[in-house]
Amino acid sequence: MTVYKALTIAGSDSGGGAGIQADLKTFQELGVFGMSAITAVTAQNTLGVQGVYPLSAEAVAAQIESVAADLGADAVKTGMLFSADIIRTVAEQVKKHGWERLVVDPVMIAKGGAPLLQEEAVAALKEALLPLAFVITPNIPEAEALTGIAIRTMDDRREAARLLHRMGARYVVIKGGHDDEGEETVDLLYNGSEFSYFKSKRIDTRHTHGTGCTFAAAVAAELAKGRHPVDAVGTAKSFVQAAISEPLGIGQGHGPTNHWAYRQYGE
Ligand SMILES: Nc1ncnc2c1ncn2[C@@H]1O[C@H](COP(=O)(O)OP(=O)(O)O)[C@@H](O)[C@H]1O
Ligand SMILES: Cc1ncc(COP(=O)(O)OP(=O)(O)O)c(N)n1
Repeated sequence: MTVYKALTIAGSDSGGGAGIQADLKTFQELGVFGMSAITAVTAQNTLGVQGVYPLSAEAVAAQIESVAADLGADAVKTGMLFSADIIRTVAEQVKKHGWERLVVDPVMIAKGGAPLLQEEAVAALKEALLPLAFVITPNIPEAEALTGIAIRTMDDRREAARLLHRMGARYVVIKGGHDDEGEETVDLLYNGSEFSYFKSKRIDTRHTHGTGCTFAAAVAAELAKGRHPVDAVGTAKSFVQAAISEPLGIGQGHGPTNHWAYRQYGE
């Protein structure tokens, strides 16, 4: 039996809806062995982020080294990286281990508004990590912060995707969850020459905590199996749609998505 392996380098969400916890659940659901390097511990629940406790860059590097030295990874995903120091360390590690199937989810701010990336770290993200990304998966505010383009229309999104590709990402996905116009959510994918659009019915719910992490983790899981990025994004969109469609109804605020819905109910 071939065992496909994916490594997530991200923050811990004590509430279990986002971060490392969402990534590992998604890997497992998609039949991929999940491994983790934790960058920061957050005290978090469906009501918000109550505390952020970053690890040292050295502790992050040590976790990645341990995984690389023994298990290896078929794909790697980054989420909350918090500081420029951690970003540079992760970039060095990715280069050192020759990891090409890298999904960069440029996590900046949690839905409730808590900062998960220091402002001065955005430059490091652009310089050190973005050029190593096989797939980058910003939401609209993150694409705006990375490119400086104000995104109001699909044309703006295409312009931002072209710029992110020129900055070094091989495949650019700009997710559409924050564009609340219309009946559909549309995720845009750019491969450097063509655009593809992944659409699904917009679900009217506040239970979307962790959708971005779940989406990027599903892309990484599919890449770990050797799938083409276009197919990986298609599966990720279906996985997230199922996860939002069958809410668990737990917590008092923005509840988590249902990570087992795709397996249980399909698309
Ligand atoms: N209300 C919704 N209904 C259906 N899909 C959604 C909804 N909100 C977000 N999504 C999907 O969830 C994924 C994450 O989107 P987005 O909200 O833009 O990112 P983030 O969680 O990083 O802010 C995307 O695939 C997007 O299309
Ligand atoms: C530890 C941690 N990492 C990432 C996030 C952001 O996750 P995301 O999927 O973008 O979901 P929301 O926070 O926007 O609901 C997080 N909250 N915590």
